[in-house]
Amino acid sequence: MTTPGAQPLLSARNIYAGYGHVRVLENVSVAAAAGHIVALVGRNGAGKSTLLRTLSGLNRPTAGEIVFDGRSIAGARTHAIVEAGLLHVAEGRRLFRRQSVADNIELGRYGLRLSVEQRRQRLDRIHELFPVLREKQDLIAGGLSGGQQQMLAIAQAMMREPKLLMLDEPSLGLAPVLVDQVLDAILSLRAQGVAILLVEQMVERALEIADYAYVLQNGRVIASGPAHEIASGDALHKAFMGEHGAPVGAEPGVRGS
Ligand SMILES: Nc1ncnc2c1ncn2[C@@H]1O[C@H](COP(=O)(O)OP(=O)(O)OP(=O)(O)O)[C@@H](O)[C@H]1O
Repeated sequence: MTTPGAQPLLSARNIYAGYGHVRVLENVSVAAAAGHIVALVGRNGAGKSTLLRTLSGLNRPTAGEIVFDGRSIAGARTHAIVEAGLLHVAEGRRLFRRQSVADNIELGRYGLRLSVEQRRQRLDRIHELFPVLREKQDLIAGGLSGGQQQMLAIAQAMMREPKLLMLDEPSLGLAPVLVDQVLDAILSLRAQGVAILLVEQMVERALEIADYAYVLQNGRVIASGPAHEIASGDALHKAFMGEHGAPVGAEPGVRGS
């Protein structure tokens, strides 16, 4: 399978995974290189979230190899994977809703020793990307809008300066203007050299900003390639067709607007 970049930061090969006796992923191979956005697209239930969960250690693969930054991480504990620099911002923005915005950001570095200077630099970078989080630092996280909560979830991950950030449906439930802001932030992270693995129901938007894409269907990768080629290829159409050949929705990517 073609992989983005000669020496990808992340390389997962021939992954099988599921829940109990239910197999979800079958022989899935994906890769992501530093400074690249890789989109995972496919219908609901195709296995995208399961793949992210498997890469971040929340699910154990039953077979396959995952190499991150030169180390095998298949079956490793989540905290070891986080420490290696692979961060997962799960769907649904798991924040400490009653804690302040500032505290939520601080909690992102839980267990990590940073000098005063390092901490300040990371906060500056976060606030540069999301100025609203500085303005609202004393408010409780639960009082933020959906888009601001998504920014806060990304900010939490940024406290650890991830090498690879996996984002599961960051646009879910956001108004279009906020989707733009979140996608812009993802582009800024890419510009800083972070690798991004992006699961996004707004497929067209995801493919616009992605460098490379994988199309999943029923737990398998049915196509992969440069995002602009995937955007205009047949596989995308096939992946979003219904059981009886009827398109699902008017077009891929209408959810979340
Ligand atoms: N905790 C679970 N236990 C059992 N089966 C699960 C569990 N989570 C997901 N599944 C099943 O695994 C399959 C893949 O789901 P997954 O959430 O990975 O797909 P997805 O492509 O991310 O879709 P969505 O956009 O709906 O989250 C589905 O058939 C789903 O029902």
